[in-house]
Amino acid sequence: MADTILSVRDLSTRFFTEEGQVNAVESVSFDVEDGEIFGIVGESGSGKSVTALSVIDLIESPGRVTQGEIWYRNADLAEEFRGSKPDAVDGDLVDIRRLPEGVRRSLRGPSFSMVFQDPMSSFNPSITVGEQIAEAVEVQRRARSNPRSTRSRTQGYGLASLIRDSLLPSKSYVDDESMDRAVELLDQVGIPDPEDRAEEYPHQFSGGMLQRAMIAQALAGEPDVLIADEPTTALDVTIQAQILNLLRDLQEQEGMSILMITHDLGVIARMCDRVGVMYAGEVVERGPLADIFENPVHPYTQGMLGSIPDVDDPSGRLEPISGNVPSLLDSEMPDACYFADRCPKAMTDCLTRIPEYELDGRHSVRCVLAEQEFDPSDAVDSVDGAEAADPEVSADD
Ligand SMILES: Nc1ncnc2c1ncn2[C@@H]1O[C@H](COP(=O)(O)OP(=O)(O)OP(=O)(O)O)[C@@H](O)[C@H]1O
Ligand code: NI
Repeated sequence: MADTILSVRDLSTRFFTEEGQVNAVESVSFDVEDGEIFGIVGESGSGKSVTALSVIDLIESPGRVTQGEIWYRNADLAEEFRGSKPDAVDGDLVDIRRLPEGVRRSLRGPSFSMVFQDPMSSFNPSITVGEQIAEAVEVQRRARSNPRSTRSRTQGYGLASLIRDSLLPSKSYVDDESMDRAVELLDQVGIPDPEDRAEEYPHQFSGGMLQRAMIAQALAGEPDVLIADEPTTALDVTIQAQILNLLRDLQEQEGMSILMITHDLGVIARMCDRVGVMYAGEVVERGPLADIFENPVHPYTQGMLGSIPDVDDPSGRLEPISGNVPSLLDSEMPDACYFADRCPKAMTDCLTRIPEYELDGRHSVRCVLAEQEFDPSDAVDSVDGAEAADPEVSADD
């Protein structure tokens, strides 16, 4: 079994707004294994992007990660902090939330990197694409040889709105070696004539080509985990497929892991090894792709899957399930299952907060149905019978 590169435990992120406290991410747990693509899927506003930004430590005021652990496997960091921060180290894993801010920041690039939906906003319009990628290469190289002197420059590296703030004036200062590496990266992401394209400006690139360039920039630090937040949503269908294939090829070549965030079940079906389904800030079900698609237990997952006729259709979008999208304002959140008022199977047991039930160590569900279907006393009988709901449950349908 593959090792875990990232293990998120009980992560909560809130926004303290004038309207009140927004519980955007609530006690979320999931693991990303070496070399896998882990998908997070859910409808708009379910907390997917906030989860990703929390992992990469980019939540800004009025938001804050309020709880949880983010264990990252890195033997060097573990060694460095084993003595001074024993609570933050467990074997080769470090809880990055407990590391000093400068260290957390220095992980952006060589440990975690991110690709967004909108490549145009990630590039400075007045600097050539090649130079911007070379800059990322250079920052990473310096960070590697002397972490402390370059921390401030790595801040905001490669990250949409933040990158503009950290960019230096639009004159060339990158060295030839970095530029060569940038051209190599452009080639690696399938940009034809990379040497010429490197000298062009972002507006000279098509959306798909610019998305490739953003991926090249994200690869500059050779990250362990690439976080891709709706990387193809803004692109037309043919280009979407090309970018997804590229991501998968790169994942295999580089042996990196990908955290894929999308509301598109077609993308999940096509790309992911395992998946977490988010609803109202919680992961309501997670497990291997086949378990989730063929044996979903949570009625939200079932409804979501029922809403697309063909999971092989890459254009399959999440259809809204009837009922209201829940408010995430703390004062309006019920002391009950957040899905209960939209759930076709709701019952009295749902009027309490629901824990995560582990079904078989791989598949977990935040739903009381899981408890009933997987009662330990008859677990053996019901393992392959998740469809065969408890009679009392079906009577409530
Ligand atoms: N800066 C902010 N201030 C207040 N609330 C925020 C802020 N950023 C996000 N939220 C809230 O957090 C919740 C989750 O947002 P998030 O962007 O993670 O959703 P998402 O699942 O990525 O949706 P989408 O598919 O639309 O991108 C939303 O209800 C949103 O209103
Ligand atoms: Ni999002």
